[in-house]
Amino acid sequence: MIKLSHIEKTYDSPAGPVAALKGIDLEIARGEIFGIIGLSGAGKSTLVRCINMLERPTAGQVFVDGKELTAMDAAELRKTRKDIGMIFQHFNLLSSATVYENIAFPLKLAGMSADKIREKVEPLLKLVGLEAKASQYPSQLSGGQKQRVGIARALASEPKVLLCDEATSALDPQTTKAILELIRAINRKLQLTVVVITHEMQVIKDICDKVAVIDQGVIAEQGSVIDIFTNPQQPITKEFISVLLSNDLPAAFRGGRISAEPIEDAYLLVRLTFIGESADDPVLAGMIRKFPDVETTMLFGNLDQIRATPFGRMIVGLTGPHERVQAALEYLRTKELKEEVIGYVRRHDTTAV
Ligand SMILES: Nc1ncnc2c1ncn2[C@@H]1O[C@H](COP(=O)(O)OP(=O)(O)OP(=O)(O)O)[C@@H](O)[C@H]1O
Repeated sequence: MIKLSHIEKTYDSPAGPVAALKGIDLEIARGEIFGIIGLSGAGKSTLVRCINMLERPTAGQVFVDGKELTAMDAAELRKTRKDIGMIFQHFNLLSSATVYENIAFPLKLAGMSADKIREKVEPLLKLVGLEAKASQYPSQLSGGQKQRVGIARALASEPKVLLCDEATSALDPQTTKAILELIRAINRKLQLTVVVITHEMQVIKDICDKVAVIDQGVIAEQGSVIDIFTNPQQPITKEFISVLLSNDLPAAFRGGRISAEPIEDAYLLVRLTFIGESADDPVLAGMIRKFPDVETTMLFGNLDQIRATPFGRMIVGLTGPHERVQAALEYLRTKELKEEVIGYVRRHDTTAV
């Protein structure tokens, strides 16, 4: 549905040229919710604005629904932009217009009759749950309600693509969840392709099917959300994820020297990731039964879900005779899980002995 081919964008600034995008290639399938995550200044807003050509790329091609936007003149672009709705962090509503008038605005601009507008706006008010607020003004609404108006307005011209530029960044966590649920429901109901720009991994986890990590104007990594969460490759991706998954070691192990080589009285710390079916598999119980001479301590654990796929993260500490600990590790390696050896660490309270 969306294809970006070698997109570059360089801004001129008094201090010289700023290369915001340095060759972006992306493909987003119809009906997908695709997240683009990056730190401040990474190029997210520039990228999303290149998709609807609010910003013209310096080089490269943009295709939406098979049409090349980068080859269009202004009139063609205006027509094609109706296929691309957009919602913003600060909602961008008309403060002197009611909820109804805000949603009707793009239809009025397009010259639609009042009756036809009513036919379109009423179901949209219902879709976003604002039937009772139709005649209120934005200043009388909460942030979440304002964004609902933004969503309804974006949907008024029946777009095929919805671009969300930090659409929940100004909202509290509970309202964020409700808005993300609404976006996902609309995505399913209307088979809408959704692009979500965010700096929060939680947003990606909550609604996206796929994600691209953008760093200094290039795509550092991309893939399905479950793959990126359970098997991140790039340091920047690991950093985003570590904000969500408490990767920190328990206090008794934190700050201690981590050794790649076995050290006396140390625990071998292993991070385990269980994906899908294996999240329910009693692998650890099996290992404990098979290696009773290896002491197994669970140091951290959580069970989560991305879309329909359950996944669990765990840190275990293994201690005992070296060969037996290695054998237990080998046993884990034969199982359907991802294991990552952190290293040998002494508990703080045992170092003094
Ligand atoms: N109009 C402009 N003129 C000059 N430089 C710009 C312009 N817009 C953006 N930039 C620069 O381009 C780079 C990417 O900016 P962009 O706004 O796309 O990043 P972002 O990832 O959306 O950041 P944020 O999350 O802070 O909005 C930054 O270095 C920014 O300073």
